[in-house]
Amino acid sequence: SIEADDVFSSVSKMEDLVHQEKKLVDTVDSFLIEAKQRLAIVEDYVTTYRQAIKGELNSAWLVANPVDAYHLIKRFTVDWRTTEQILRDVSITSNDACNHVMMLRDKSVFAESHDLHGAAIALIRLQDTYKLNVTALADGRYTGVDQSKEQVFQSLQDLSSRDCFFIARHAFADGYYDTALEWGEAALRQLAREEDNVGPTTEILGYEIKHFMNYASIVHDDVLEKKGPLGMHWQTNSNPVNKKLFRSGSSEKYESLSEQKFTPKLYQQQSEDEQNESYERLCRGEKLRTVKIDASLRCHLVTRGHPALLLQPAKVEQQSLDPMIVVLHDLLTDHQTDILRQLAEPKLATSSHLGPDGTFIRSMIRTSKNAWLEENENASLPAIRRRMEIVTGLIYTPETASEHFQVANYGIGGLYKTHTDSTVNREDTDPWMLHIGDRIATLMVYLTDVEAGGATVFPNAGVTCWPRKGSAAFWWNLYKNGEPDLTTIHGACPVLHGSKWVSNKWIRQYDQMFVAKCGLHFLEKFDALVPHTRVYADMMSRN
Ligand SMILES: O=C(O)CCC(=O)C(=O)O
Ligand SMILES: [Fe+2]
Repeated sequence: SIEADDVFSSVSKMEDLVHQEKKLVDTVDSFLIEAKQRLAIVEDYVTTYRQAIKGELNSAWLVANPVDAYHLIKRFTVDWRTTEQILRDVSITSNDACNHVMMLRDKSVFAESHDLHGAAIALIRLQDTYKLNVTALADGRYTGVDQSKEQVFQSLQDLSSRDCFFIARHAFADGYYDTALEWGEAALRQLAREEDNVGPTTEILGYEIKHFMNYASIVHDDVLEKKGPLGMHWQTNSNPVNKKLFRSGSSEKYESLSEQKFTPKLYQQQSEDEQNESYERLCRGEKLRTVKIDASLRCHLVTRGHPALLLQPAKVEQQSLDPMIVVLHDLLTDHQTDILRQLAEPKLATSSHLGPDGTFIRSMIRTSKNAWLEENENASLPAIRRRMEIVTGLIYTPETASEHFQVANYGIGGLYKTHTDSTVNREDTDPWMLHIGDRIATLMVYLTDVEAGGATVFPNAGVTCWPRKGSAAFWWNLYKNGEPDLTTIHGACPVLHGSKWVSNKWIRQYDQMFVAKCGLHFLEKFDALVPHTRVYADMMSRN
């Protein structure tokens, strides 16, 4: 679980950390400059003393000579006094530095050990989801998701053998037995390369890693043998580490496992495993749909007779016809997306999601921070809402017809595992929910470009939407009869490089009754942006 004030679940908060570290180093640095000047005087005192007595400590002899006796007294009365003063000053300066650091800690959030764990898990997930090369990643190098772009990213610092070993143990504890072994090997490789790392501690680290590798291999093979290569909470290679296991009669089993081909199950009930596999593949940009489906998709300009759209038509790109998912290009201007981000920034708090027992929890299923913005907070917000109304044709009256703007920022490897946006439980008796209805549709605007990763994917519809600043994804969460449409399950892929910001606008069901009408027969779906609603939409939004 994640603590209230964690840092790793939002890149925006991580940026604060960069500034905090600069302040810390500046504080320590000015302490060092001052301390060094004074310590030079203390050093002088020590040197003078040592030279004066030349290593002899014969007290009778020292006081017998009046000149030596004079120096002794002078050292006590003058030299020692300054030295003593300086010792006091240095500790005051160091206290000042300490106090300053404490004040910084009180005023802001420092990274804590749970952040380090979160960051390690993020690296493991990124490596796993995007099939990154561990050897390269240990050197701080990784490639982007879009192979056509040939992006290569390089970190300023690589990972040491200790870092790799730390990650390996985390991977193991999290059930990533295959990657745990890879990180262990990377740790040994880095250790061999770290030249200044000789001596007993290095030797001990080497033993520890090897011991870990032996143990992890045994567990890896055991899990593979007893449970198979993939489950909800574990994964192994399709072959055992210990090749002797092949001879014990299970070789056919392992081979058939490694040959298993993935066939996407679109538009049908998927197991959690299958859903996750599709999610990851879509995140990597793999195509799960037939060419025929792709060929049926169109882009078009929408004006629907609205004066504002006649001047600047909505640019609609179909992503899927059933369920209907579209991308609305350039929905908001750069200025509008920046406003949403700036307003949300100071209010970000760790995101929660609906847990199995129906309460909201924080977990590694959703690693982001978010904030809610009410329309009256800023004069630009009603204009943003109007633009959304005009383009989608739905009603967005604050509170009843649409929720406040929810702005989210993802952290390192930040993601949101597959979920549905509809929240109303059929047995729900909450009067407000019964009054406004479920989330009939979602309009989600991307507030930033993301250099790599961070797509929104729909494992059941085989859709991947790539973030583009100002563009939005729109889809219907419900059938016309109000039942949740489970083919709209979707998730946010881990952010590989960059900072991803989105803004959700959830549209509620009952206020749409005249613009998104219910169907004539069971399980009819909405299949387009709602047509010809201008008069009614305008009338409603004037309230
Ligand atoms: O960030 C994304 O791409 C998806 C976010 C999402 O699905 C949600 O916030 O409900
Ligand atoms: Fe969602």
